[in-house]
Amino acid sequence: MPGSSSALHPPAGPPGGQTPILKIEDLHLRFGGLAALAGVGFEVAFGVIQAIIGPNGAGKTCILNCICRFYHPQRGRVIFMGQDISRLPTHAVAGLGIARSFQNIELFKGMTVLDNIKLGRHAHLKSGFLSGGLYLGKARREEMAVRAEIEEKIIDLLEIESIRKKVVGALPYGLQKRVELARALAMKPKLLLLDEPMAGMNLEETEDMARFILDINQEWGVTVVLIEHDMGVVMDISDDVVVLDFGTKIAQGPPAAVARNPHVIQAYLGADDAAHSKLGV
Ligand SMILES: Nc1ncnc2c1ncn2[C@@H]1O[C@H](COP(=O)(O)OP(=O)(O)OP(=O)(O)O)[C@@H](O)[C@H]1O
Repeated sequence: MPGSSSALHPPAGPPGGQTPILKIEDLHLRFGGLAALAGVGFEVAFGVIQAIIGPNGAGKTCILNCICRFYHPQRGRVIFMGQDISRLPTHAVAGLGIARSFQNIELFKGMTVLDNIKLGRHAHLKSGFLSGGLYLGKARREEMAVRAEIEEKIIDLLEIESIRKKVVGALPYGLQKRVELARALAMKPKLLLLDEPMAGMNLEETEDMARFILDINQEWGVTVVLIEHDMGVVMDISDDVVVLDFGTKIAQGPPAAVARNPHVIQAYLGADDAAHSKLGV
């Protein structure tokens, strides 16, 4: 929906100048003797799909957890739209417009698709939970507007109209992942953090998910940070790739350049034929 001025469609560009939407500065995160992050730093430009790749245990999810403030790094900063968010509580980070999905689905399995999506939207309602729960005045109008927004935009975009009243736990895995994405979108994010959104999906589900991520990015102007092991997807849809290994950044650049980088081939997959074919080089 290019050109729409809906609140669901934040501007793709920065508020002024070339400030990146996200700056990760010198993050250090230790668990006992293990250095999960050992001085990671990179920038994410407004409006891009930024991939983060690397072998198992490289520190990818730890970075998302530091951004969302689930983890508290011993050193370093996270700057979002020019603001240092390194000391904010988790809910305040969400309120600024950072939403995420998880490696393992984190939905309310006994609730319907629509109710799960609405829970994401509550972070942005101006009226409190109590009045909202009683459906009074302004709260009710807001709730109705929210419903219309959700139904017309998110459900439509993610093609989940036919399952909106279904209980989430009864849905196939691929659809649950889609609902999780819908709930994250309901927060009206400026920045969407996706942790392996294609994990466990078949080819068709993977292609659908890739298309949805592209639509969210290109039509709605949402900047996306994507952790993904499926190299085909990473090469196809990302604008820029950060490569981690042992908690440090070993490369960053356009997908094709990163895929040819000998350090990446060596460190990420091992310098064998399988690595070359997996990276498409
Ligand atoms: N809460 C924790 N307590 C202890 N160690 C942790 C914790 N969270 C992460 N780690 C460790 O930090 C390292 C980096 O973990 P992380 O989950 O960021 O890796 P990853 O790159 O996302 O890996 P994968 O691709 O397997 O998901 C791993 O060795 C992991 O075991």
